[in-house]
Amino acid sequence: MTTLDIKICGLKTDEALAAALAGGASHVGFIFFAKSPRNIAPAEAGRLRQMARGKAKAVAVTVDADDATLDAIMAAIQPDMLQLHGSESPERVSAIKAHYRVPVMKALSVRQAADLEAALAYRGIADRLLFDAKPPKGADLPGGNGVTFDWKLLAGLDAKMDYMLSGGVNAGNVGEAIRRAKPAGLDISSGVESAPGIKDPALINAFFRAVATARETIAA
Ligand SMILES: O=C(O)c1ccccc1N[C@@H]1O[C@H](COP(=O)(O)O)[C@@H](O)[C@H]1O
Repeated sequence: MTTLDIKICGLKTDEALAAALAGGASHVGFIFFAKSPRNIAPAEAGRLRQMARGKAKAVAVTVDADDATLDAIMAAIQPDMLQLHGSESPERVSAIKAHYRVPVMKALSVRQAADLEAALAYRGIADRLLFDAKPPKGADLPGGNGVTFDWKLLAGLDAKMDYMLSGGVNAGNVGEAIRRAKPAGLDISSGVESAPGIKDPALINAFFRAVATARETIAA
């Protein structure tokens, strides 16, 4: 069986982080975006990050952050990866990577096949892509909206880069997500919450059980 990375994103509490680590998360994500119900102060993320050290990669999620913001985040949590979830250009991604010397995952939002063309511009620049659903009209957040896109769009993709899938993935649809999108990893936030920004350890546990079942079924 090939490996499948699982990132549980938008963590804010010890209990949720402990559930993500117990389930076997490969990545844990911290959101630095003021409008998000998952926003976390850099110092608090730094404390949680220490709990995860050696167990899962810590990912700092930013949205069109300026240099001063990135400096503060990098100093506080020393993430293993930066997730750029705004409209960062290939040049900006390249400059951030060169300056901070940390792997970068570039998020791209998808509604239709043409949206995937943007991926080509990041080849050889971003370390990984993250395909997320386009936010619904009027949404305040560029991600974390709990909405899916048509995963069949990814079936024929030859991005020549590995990618994670996010957007509305949960215990009920994770099998279909793996089968259709064939991602190197899954990135989940809303699907393991009882309310926006409130992670539920029981839903996190259920999600990992659903992933295991789906993978066994697919491998059989
Ligand atoms: O979750 C947020 O609040 C958020 C804010 C700003 C940028 C990205 C954000 N989340 C990312 O969205 C997906 C999770 O989506 P879903 O909730 O599972 O539908 C994941 O990549 C998060 O990093």
